[in-house]
Amino acid sequence: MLRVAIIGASGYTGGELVRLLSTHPDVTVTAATSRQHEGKPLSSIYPHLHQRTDLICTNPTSAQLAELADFFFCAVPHQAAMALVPGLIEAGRKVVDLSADFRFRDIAVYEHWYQTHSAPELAATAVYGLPELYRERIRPANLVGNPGCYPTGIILTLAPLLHAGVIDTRSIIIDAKSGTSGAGRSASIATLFCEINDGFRAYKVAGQHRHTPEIEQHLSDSAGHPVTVTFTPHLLPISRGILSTIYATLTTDADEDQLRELLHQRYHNEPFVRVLDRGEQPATQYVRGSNHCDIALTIEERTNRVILTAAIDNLVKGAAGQAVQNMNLMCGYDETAGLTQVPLFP
Ligand SMILES: NC(=O)C1=CN([C@@H]2O[C@H](COP(=O)(O)OP(=O)(O)OC[C@H]3O[C@@H](n4cnc5c(N)ncnc54)[C@H](OP(=O)(O)O)[C@@H]3O)[C@@H](O)[C@H]2O)C=CC1
Ligand SMILES: CC(=O)N[C@@H](CCC(=O)OP(=O)(O)O)C(=O)O
Repeated sequence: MLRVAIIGASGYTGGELVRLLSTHPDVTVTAATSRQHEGKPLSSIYPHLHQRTDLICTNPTSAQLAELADFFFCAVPHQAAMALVPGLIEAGRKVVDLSADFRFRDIAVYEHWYQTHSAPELAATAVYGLPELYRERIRPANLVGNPGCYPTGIILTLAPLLHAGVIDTRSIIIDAKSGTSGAGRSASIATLFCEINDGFRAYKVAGQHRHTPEIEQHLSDSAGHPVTVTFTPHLLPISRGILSTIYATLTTDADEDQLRELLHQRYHNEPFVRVLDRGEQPATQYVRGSNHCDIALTIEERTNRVILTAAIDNLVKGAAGQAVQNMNLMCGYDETAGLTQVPLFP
């Protein structure tokens, strides 16, 4: 059994990693770290894990950390991750980092949007952990930067169309709506019940969200030339899930079935991407708790636009599930191990 540690186990993605890994046949979680909850059973922080884990939270020093496991999930905020990960890689461990610290090939882009990077050389060697696009790079990697939650569904949806050159790359508008768990478990006024419940709003409008450069980097790779997008995130009064609605002008005479066939061809062998039939629409409640990304494509003939919709669970395909999928690839396990949950509905 592979010994696995979760750094930041008391956070939402850390808790979700423990839930998913509790059904994984090839791994045993040997350590769960939290500074605030040191000494407490993880199941006292997450009662849904009662009798599913007997892990006690620890707060190891950096020097102790590498000895706790062979494989590490780092589920701590940006900046904290870049201080922890280099020591693990130097000690010969494999790491999936869930923060943005190891997502960017171009450190100048990271430093423009986030902060100075303390391990730029290592970041330049990390592989972006979107398996459906970069599977063969992920397999041999020691360090994978797990994608952001919004970029996951958006890149999966647009990449095949950009690769095929069927949309005007200057026309892409992305309207994405996320559940509140996307903001993490730390207390803040912005995520109080009264701030979120029974309401709906956009935030970081007009290219201010830090997922914009992440989305553009991978859409540009798919298109073969630089792509810029208008990306507007919204906050939904639900716990988990992201629905992205994407608009683009068509540059082809292909009809809706032919364009949908592009998605089918790209994803028919993918265990977690479901391309929906004509007339069907994805919904956050149809992917909840699962590692699926559901995608629908519709043409609006009046405006010559394609309208794409994509749903994921931000904590699973948008974070912990994708991280486990990456671990499976890095360790040679069945890619779906620990990830076969049927979505929880209603
Ligand atoms: N929530 C989501 O949907 C997604 C989150 N992510 C990313 O995943 C990471 C974790 O997110 P999430 O679980 O939501 O965050 P939470 O805020 O819920 O949890 C953060 C965890 O990190 C620990 N932590 C915080 N600061 C530090 C530090 N300086 N050093 C060590 N540990 C620290 C916290 O525990 P303690 O303070 O007790 O040490 C806690 O366990 C973040 O980088 C986030 O951006 C990525 C995709 C989606
Ligand atoms: C609803 C909400 O607040 N979502 C978070 C994104 C969560 C995520 O993917 O995180 P990182 O890229 O920061 O790792 C946000 O908009 O910042």
